Amino acid sequence: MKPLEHLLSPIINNLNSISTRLINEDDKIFIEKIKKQKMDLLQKKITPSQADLVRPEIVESWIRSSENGLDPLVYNDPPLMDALSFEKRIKEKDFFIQTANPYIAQLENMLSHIESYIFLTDEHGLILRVVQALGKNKFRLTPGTIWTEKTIGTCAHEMCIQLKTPIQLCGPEHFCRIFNNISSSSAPVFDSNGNLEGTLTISSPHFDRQNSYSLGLAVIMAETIQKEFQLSVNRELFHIALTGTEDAMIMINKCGVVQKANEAACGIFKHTIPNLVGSQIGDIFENQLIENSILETEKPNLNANIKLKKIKQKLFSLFIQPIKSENITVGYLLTLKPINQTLKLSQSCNGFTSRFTFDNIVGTSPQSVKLISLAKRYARYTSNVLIQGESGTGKEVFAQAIHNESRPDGPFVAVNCAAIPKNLIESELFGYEPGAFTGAERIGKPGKIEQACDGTLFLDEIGDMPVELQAVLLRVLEDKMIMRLGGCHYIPVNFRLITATNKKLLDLVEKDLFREDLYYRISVFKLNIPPLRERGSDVVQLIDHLITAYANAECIDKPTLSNTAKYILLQYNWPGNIRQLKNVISYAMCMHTDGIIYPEHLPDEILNTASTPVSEKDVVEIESLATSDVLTNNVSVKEMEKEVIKKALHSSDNHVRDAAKIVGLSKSTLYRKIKEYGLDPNDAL
Ligand SMILES: Nc1ncnc2c1ncn2[C@@H]1O[C@H](COP(=O)(O)OP(=O)(O)OP(=O)(O)O)[C@@H](O)[C@H]1O
Repeated sequence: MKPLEHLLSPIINNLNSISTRLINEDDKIFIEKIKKQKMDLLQKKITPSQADLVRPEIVESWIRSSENGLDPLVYNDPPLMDALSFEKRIKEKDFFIQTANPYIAQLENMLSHIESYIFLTDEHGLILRVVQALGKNKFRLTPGTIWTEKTIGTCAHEMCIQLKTPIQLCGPEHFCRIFNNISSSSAPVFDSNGNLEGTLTISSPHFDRQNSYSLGLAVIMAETIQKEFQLSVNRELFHIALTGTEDAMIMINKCGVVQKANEAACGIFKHTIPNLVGSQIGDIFENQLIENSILETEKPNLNANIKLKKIKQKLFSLFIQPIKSENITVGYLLTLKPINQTLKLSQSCNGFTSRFTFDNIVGTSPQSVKLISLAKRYARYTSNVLIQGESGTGKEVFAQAIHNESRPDGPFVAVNCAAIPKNLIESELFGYEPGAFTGAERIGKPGKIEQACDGTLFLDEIGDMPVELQAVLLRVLEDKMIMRLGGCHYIPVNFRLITATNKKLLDLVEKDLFREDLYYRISVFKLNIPPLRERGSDVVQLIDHLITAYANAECIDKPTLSNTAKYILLQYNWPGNIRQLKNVISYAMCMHTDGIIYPEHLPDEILNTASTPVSEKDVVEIESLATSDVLTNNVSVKEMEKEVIKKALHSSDNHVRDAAKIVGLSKSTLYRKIKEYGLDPNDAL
């Protein structure tokens, strides 16, 4: 806030007769000087710097008021907002008005012996509420009036809005001559984010009736309204937050005594701590460390998984938010969420959501249809599923689809056994108690198995699980209990296990690298995902799906895939399966320029192995042969190749050399393929 000297009107500062409240001759001369400066400035265009008796911001406001077409000698009532808009505005400002009302009433009482107005405006200068302590309202100072620099010229609350600071204006400092005797003191009211909510003004029709105390009074009252307003908003928000959530929320003071608790919190403790409010934090948590860390540190968001006293077997996540008043911590808000709820939240934040369902698995080849139907059947049961298949074939996609079909409300916790260093797998899976090993977090950590509670634990690359750990996993599957590292009690767990591998697990069993008993435990249901090259028309569908998805994600037009490029993609044998296809399409989407993907837009690894056509003429031939008809029908790559060769033979009158050129194969390869596809060799010779 600016120094008082700057906020107070110089007229008040100069008032010689303040004690008698009467203006003497010297004062009048001073006031006349200000009037003259204003008129000189506005009429004779004397530079503002010469108007040195008045604060520069006010001089600037005079100039703007004049530029707005206002005449200081002419008073027109400021306009009224139309009734409908005003009603809407009053509703929006209801909270502010209601908060200010009792303080305005207090002011009215205090000033009852002095002729004065007390009014409240919004942050744009709209009059919201007016109270007149004594006398007659000579101007249109009524609720709904738009009283701004544009409509009435320089005035105290408008300066207060612009400068965002309290201010006092006296007599001729106002723009309009009609206010030459008036004095006003305005103070701003801000919300808790520092945004201006409105202003409070005390105005008097005689400026000798105001003095520095008027500004002080306006400031104190506005600040009191502001504090109350911010508190009320926070109380309201807090009330909404407390009642409108399923999370248990508990407010404690600095000494750890519960001050407030919402219904969800009372519900959790209703049998164990019936009078939650007033109880000590130590009555709530099992872990002394939690209690200490809440009271010792002032850090927000300690995210710990904790057990509550006397609440059997249920784990909760605890979030702590310090409640501060003027930067001093006065208490804490504790939010408790059941552990699986937190997991879902953290998984969605981390992007680990299980987004695949059976509906968005692409592929209608007979192989895929059979696979999906089998997986759907497995989803109805709870037995463990082992998914086998080459890398990138979609094992995790199927695991997610099974999870979403069978346990959609539970978490899907994926662990890649090959990606975690061997010495960390155990703590990752089983969690640990505080201080279990060097580097362990102070409050311990639940493992992935615990986190998969009521959901699915997906152990990818299970073939890479260290043999010692396999024994522990087997015991967990049998007992459905785990013990954290460094812990001494068992925690019951309930999850469905889906495992995946691209290794032949039985081979590992034979080599003693995988426990036979575990193999039979995890493979009650088996799903073998064939490689992409054996999935016929899936390739065509996946290409189209991936191009569309990429175009949508990048907000670009979907390009066409030239038939030659399509032919090359269909011929390829995809050792990296769908993951590789996805990368190839991403590359092509980036390389193409004019809305068509040609072979040159495919990566070298694909082009080097493809039998690309030799000349431009041949490209045209292939383009016409490999018609989209053939490509979009549900045929496998081999069937399509057979079709293309047949057509090439036909169009070259069964000349193998010409047909080989058309399809871009060597003569000997074409002979071999003619044989392989059972085409009549005589036709070819
Ligand atoms: N049927 C499908 N429809 C759409 N996208 C798929 C399909 N199958 C796999 N994908 C995509 O292919 C990629 C590889 O799939 P996923 O990770 O499930 O394979 P994986 O067999 O588990 O691989 P890895 O053995 O390397 O873990 C993913 O980006 C996935 O989205």
